[in-house]
Amino acid sequence: MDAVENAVTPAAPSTVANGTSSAIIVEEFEDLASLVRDDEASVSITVVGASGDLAKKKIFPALFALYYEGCLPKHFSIFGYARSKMTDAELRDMVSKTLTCRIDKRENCSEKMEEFLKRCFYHSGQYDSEEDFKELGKKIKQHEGPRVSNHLFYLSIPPNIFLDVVKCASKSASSVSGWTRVIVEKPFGRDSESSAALTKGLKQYLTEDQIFRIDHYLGKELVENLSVLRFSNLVFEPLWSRQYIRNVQLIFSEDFGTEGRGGYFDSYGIIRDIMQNHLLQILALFAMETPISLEAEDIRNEKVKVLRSMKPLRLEDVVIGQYKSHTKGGITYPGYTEDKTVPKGSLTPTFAAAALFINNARWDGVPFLMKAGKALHTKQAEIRVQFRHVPGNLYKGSFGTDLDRATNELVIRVQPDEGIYLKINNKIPGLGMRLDRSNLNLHYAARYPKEIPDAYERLLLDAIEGERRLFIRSDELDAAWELFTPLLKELEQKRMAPELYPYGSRGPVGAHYLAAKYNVRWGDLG
Ligand SMILES: NC(=O)C1=CN([C@@H]2O[C@H](COP(=O)(O)OP(=O)(O)OC[C@H]3O[C@@H](n4cnc5c(N)ncnc54)[C@H](OP(=O)(O)O)[C@@H]3O)[C@@H](O)[C@H]2O)C=CC1
Ligand SMILES: O=C1O[C@H](COP(=O)(O)O)[C@@H](O)[C@H](O)[C@H]1O
Repeated sequence: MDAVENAVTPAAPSTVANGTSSAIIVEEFEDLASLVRDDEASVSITVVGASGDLAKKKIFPALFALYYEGCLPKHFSIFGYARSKMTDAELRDMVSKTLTCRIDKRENCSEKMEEFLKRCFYHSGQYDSEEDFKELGKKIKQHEGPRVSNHLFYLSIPPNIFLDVVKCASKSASSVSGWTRVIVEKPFGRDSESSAALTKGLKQYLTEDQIFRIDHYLGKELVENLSVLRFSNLVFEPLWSRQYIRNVQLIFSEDFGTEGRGGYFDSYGIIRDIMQNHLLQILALFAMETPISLEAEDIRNEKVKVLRSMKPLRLEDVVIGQYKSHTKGGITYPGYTEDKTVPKGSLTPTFAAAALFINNARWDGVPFLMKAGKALHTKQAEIRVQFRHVPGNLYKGSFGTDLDRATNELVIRVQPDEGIYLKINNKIPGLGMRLDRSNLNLHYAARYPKEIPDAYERLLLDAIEGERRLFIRSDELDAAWELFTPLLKELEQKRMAPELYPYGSRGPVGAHYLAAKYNVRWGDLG
């Protein structure tokens, strides 16, 4: 598909099959090759599903932020594509409502917004219509100019229509002079079989190198920082094992419900929506062996090894929940099944907690506790590392039997209010000898006043630049689904009823019993 690589090394002069003089062929190649040498290649970014939630909430704002920061190629154009009818002006108006400027804006932001919006266009079409995509391809071409043109398609649509779009886009709107790449959103199928079928289907039209499976948590600042924290600080790497760590907790919570996204969410549930991808990716990055280098394949090789050394989740190590209506402060919050986009009587879990184990020398026996939920008491994502007690602790008299008070805990707050803090014991200043708990604290907002880029900015830029480190490789995906598919099938076959929890609460009580089964107390409950 990448015509450019072929064009740059023109065939040796000879008479080609159709009798055309090879001199002409070489001349055409040289023209094209000269284009390649022009580092002003253009890129067109097509957001498929442009009328949807993710496009409005994340993708267009991230593209604007990249433009505002001067990170997009000089020659770029953005196209929205969906079934909804919209004019260019209506798309620009819709997008303008989602854009914000950096708090450290260096120049008049509204001018930059106007410039950006002028480069946004819309084409309405069906997702399975080659003709509609051909028309889109013509529109893209109108804005490319006489240069190498690269095409990026972002599939911001429900997974069940990925293949239709990839087939039509690759056949009717691919670049003929540059690369064509497709960003595919999680959850990449529903289980091992459908994920493998999806990858097989995509590869009818694309090579692996053209597929960018996005998990935007990999673009989060504190997730990217994980390997820096561990591998560039001597104080951490020696402790990163079962010898010193008694458990690791990966926690995701939101203080809102599905809010009209039931059409997607009810078919997937919280385990597919959050745990099998975001939290598992964090676990893999956290637990992996030291990669040979920071190159994409070396890192992804180590992540796959960790995933493959894990046992599939067992039903007895999982708790599921679903939020129910709750009235607080005179406000009644709806239950999950009261969302009009959710089928009545749905058993889809909006909460899950699970204990996972890594069968290797570094982590044997250490529980990795995950929990993820919607409509809880707070919105946060964090990693908690609870260390073992100090053997023969001279100060154990100061802590009593409270293991959590006697031990250190490293907390990586992915969001909100990014930060890293380490709970330590220290002497209270004064003439006595009294101990206290304090935090060694890296608070990003205090340390770095500059606004942190959104994960989607990082990932969109990497896809344009062809940097694959933060994208999911197909074997990683296969290993992730292998861990969760047996459990997901068992939950659905047995029609397991989720434990109901009040909207805005700390989730099902069952999650505490699961943690206690492994002598763990969730660190996020104060
Ligand atoms: N929203 C979020 O926060 C996140 C979403 N994702 C993923 O991103 C993708 C898009 O998510 P999101 O934007 O929330 O999805 P939406 O439900 O908003 O759908 C996006 C667009 O796709 C079209 N569409 C929706 N349902 C169907 C259908 N059944 N058949 C055909 N077209 C349909 C609609 O456009 P039209 O009718 O105009 O054609 C809609 O505007 C999904 O794969 C999701 O898993 C990933 C991370 C976060
Ligand atoms: O992938 C998803 O992520 C969002 C949460 O993303 P965040 O960056 O805001 O933490 C979640 O709301 C959504 O259900 C899920 O599909």
